[in-house]
Amino acid sequence: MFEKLNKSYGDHHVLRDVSFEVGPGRVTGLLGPNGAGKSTALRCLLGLVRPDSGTVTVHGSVGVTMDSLGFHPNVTVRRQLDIVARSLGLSAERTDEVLRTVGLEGATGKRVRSCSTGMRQRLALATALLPDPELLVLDEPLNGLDPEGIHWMRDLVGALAAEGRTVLLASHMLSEVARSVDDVVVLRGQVLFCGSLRELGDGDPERLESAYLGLASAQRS
Ligand SMILES: Nc1ncnc2c1ncn2[C@@H]1O[C@H](COP(=O)(O)OP(=O)(O)OP(=O)(O)O)[C@@H](O)[C@H]1O
Repeated sequence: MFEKLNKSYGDHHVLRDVSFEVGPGRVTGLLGPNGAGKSTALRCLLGLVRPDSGTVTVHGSVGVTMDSLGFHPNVTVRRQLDIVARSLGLSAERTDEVLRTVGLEGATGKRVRSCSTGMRQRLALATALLPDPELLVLDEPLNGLDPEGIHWMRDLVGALAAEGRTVLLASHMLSEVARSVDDVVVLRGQVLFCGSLRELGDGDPERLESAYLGLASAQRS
């Protein structure tokens, strides 16, 4: 899917020959410290940034949650979704469906500005789910969620993958997403690891975080 992607901003080479593939029915974690190039890679995937070289191939429709794709603070949850649904040529019933999927059916009249972080994460996911996408791209989906919200998001992401969707989830914290992902891509400018979560840390769950941190910091020296 990502093939030999290169991207520089001035003389800062942000992505170097980045190649990896994400598969249907699986949750893949795109992991790396701040500034590793995760958002840049996702932006290339979404066509928001043009790579200097390399390609990203996507089969089917894409749903995305990203911080920068902000909501209008003064509209209600329902209206926000209706606006996006209409722009995609979807019916109001589809808005009802995604509201139920993310558990926001009781908050439809709430204005976005008064939504909690957790509600915003749910709203972002609902927006991403509107077109019933085959590929779901989630940028830091657990940010700001309380333990209950993290648990809920994990279950939902797993269920969406079990339906045969491809889920690509970017995070800088392996410990946060370790229980949500099947596969892991560790990025720090270049791909440092690509494989199943089980393979990271030689299959020892206790070693996951140290293996990840070791990879990420080794690149610095
Ligand atoms: N439009 C831009 N112009 C110049 N530099 C940029 C631009 N976008 C990103 N960068 C730089 O590219 C590098 C990678 O940024 P990117 O946002 O892709 O990292 P990230 O892994 O998503 O980090 P974070 O976890 O902090 O969001 C950073 O050094 C950033 O400052």
